[in-house]
Amino acid sequence: MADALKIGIAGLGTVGASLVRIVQERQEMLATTCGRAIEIVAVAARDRNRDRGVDLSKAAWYDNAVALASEADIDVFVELMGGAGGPAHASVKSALNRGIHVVTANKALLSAHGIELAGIAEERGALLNYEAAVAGGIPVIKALRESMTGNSISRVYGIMNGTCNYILTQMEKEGLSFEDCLKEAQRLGYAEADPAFDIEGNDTAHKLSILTSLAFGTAIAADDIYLEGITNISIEDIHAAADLGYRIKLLGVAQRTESGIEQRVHPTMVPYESVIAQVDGVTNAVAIESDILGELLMVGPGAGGNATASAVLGDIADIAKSRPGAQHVPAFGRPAAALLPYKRARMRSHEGGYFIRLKVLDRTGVFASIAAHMAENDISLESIMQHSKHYMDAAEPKTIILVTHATFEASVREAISSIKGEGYLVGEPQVIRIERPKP
Ligand SMILES: NC(=O)C1=CN([C@@H]2O[C@H](COP(=O)(O)OP(=O)(O)OC[C@H]3O[C@@H](n4cnc5c(N)ncnc54)[C@H](O)[C@@H]3O)[C@@H](O)[C@H]2O)C=CC1
Ligand SMILES: N[C@@H](CC=O)C(=O)O
Ligand code: NA
Repeated sequence: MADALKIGIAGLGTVGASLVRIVQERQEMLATTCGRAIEIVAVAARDRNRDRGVDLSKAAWYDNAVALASEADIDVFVELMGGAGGPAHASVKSALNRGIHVVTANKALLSAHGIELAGIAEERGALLNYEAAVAGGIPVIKALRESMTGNSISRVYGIMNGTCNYILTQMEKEGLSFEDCLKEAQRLGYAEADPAFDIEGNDTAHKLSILTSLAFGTAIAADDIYLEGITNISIEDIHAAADLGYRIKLLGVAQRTESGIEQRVHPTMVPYESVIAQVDGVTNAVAIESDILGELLMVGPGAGGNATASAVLGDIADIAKSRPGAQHVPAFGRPAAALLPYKRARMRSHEGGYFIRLKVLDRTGVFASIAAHMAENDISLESIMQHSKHYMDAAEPKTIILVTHATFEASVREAISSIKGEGYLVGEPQVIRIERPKP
């Protein structure tokens, strides 16, 4: 049997501790499948005395992750600390510069520095593997980077944040508050160290930027993503969506359009009968539409210690099985220098259906005025209805809900701006985009 693969792990939180436990519990199975043992020879974490329920007595302890990456006698550096810059960036860079393979679950890091790191990995003949960084345990990186080579991809989209999907599901099905659902997602180990990254949509944007690069062969363009999180979604929206035959999901969508590539992250209404609408809790789903394969839909655990560690372990096993000196798959599917410039399609030219909820003063002519502003902007309505608990009370604002046929984002913004100018609107309108999967 070949020499053991020596790994050093930086970060022993939810994912790191799960990984150590699994590697230790499955030593024999891993040695047989990989053809060599996998040994954890070094670890770096902040608190040496914390009980993580794993045996770390045989691993060298480093207080500094960068020191581990730059000095330890290891074959693979596993980065599980998190953060786009700081020690995560410095340690990964340092390991790659030494020609040491890297496995990371850190999408924030890759979204910010992925191309730079991929370039170093190529130069130094090292692998940069990151399956866990997008949609947790779902093998979407492998699918795009390897299995779908040769396909021309037109759209990739999905539910990529377990925390948000868990919150939206629990709010709808258990009637719990947003705050309580978020606390539970944190307790279960799904949320980021700063959960604002989850609920504001940044985490989905990080993941989407990686998928866009893999799908379209373009440089990562994380700053060009239209971004809306779920903090603005109320239980009233969830119920109104259900009444209309939709469910609300936080989707990341990247698609080729005539003017460029559209990247957007926002709460989205999806038809109740679609597969994606039925994806609940921490489960993620990623759909890839391409010319040769057609539509591929992958559904599975998107966050949590075990699901994530499973993907990290798969990446480590790939390295254990790789032949020394063999040509490696480039981190983003093609050499970093061959990635194309990203051409952004502007959000104003996005075309799709819209759900619009307006609170209005109960005045004569309001209904007609709203319909007129929609018509002026060439927006064709699928439905318009009034919702109110207070039909008999003229002093109470009324809720009007519109669902449009496919139209342009610019038209919707224009119509809403005109409606705002009429003086009968109460508060801000709620606008939720509708996504209809290919029939
Ligand atoms: N928890 C999940 O479900 C998933 C997490 N990820 C990613 O995996 C990575 C780790 O996530 P979790 O384990 O959930 O986070 P965590 O917060 O539970 O663990 C991170 C650990 O790294 C340690 N750490 C931070 N800075 C350090 C430093 N400079 N030196 C040594 N240790 C340091 C922290 O003390 C903490 O124990 C993150 O990049 C996260 O985005 C990816 C997919 C799913
Ligand atoms: N916080 C993330 C963890 C996995 O990437 C999520 O909730 O999906
Ligand atoms: Na994955």
